[in-house]
Amino acid sequence: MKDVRADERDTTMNDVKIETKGVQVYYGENHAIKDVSLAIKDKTVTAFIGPSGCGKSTFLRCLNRMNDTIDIARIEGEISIDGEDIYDPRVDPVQLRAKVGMVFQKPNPFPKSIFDNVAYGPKIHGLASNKAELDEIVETSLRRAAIWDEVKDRLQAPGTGLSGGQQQRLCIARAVATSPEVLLMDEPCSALDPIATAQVEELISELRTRYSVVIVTHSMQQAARVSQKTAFFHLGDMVEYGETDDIFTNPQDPRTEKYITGRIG
Ligand SMILES: Nc1ncnc2c1ncn2[C@@H]1O[C@H](COP(=O)(O)OP(=O)(O)OP(=O)(O)O)[C@@H](O)[C@H]1O
Repeated sequence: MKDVRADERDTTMNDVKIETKGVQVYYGENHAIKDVSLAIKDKTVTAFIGPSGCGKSTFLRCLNRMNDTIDIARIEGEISIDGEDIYDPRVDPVQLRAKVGMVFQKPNPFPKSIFDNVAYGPKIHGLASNKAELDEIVETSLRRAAIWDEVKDRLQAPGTGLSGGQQQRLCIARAVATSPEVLLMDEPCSALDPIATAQVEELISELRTRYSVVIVTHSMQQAARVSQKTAFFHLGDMVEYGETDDIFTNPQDPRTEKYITGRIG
């Protein structure tokens, strides 16, 4: 019998979406990311794992220039999406962040209605020319984030009134609403209970059919469940990158092995 899970994990034919070459990040004197070159595939979930402080979030934030907002952060090297340099001075970071959406550790809906949380991005980016189009984008985004059925009868209620898991799915709907191509998720389940975590994990697997998804996680079980590719970081180095199954069953570097067997972390 065919191993369906292995089939699902096969990303060999997927295109490269994001390519990084020799990326270095410094916070003042602190060299937080050291010479990281990585090819992240389209329609694939890529997990970043590693001990606390190893640079996972820093590297993730380079992929949509969120580190631009940190005064002492300095970035060297190249990062391209679909072959285009995202650090080119002609690139507008606001437009870039619509294309490369982000979901954070703690759900952070705006203090607005459920509808307006999702409609905000399409409005500022001029993605809808009338109310019917906007309604359509909001509904599609909420459906893609697997929360439509729970909120369709209360779209004018405040987003902050939802449960934690619903809020996180609302934030995913908000990210999806600007038609991104990449979704970055920084420990998206760390504030959620096990049931909400399972729902978001299931959603991540669905999102993969449309987007390149990059997720930072502290949970190796989560990385094993949701991702096809895994990159292991340690003290600012990207030590190992490969198929998730290989990283967890046959790591090549002793540091990876120590981490996944619980001897460092
Ligand atoms: N805004 C910042 N200003 C200064 N230094 C920072 C900043 N953010 C991160 N750092 C430093 O960069 C290094 C990497 O941190 P980062 O948060 O990227 O690691 P991480 O692997 O995501 O950690 P964790 O798993 O604990 O979230 C650490 O030494 C950290 O102290």
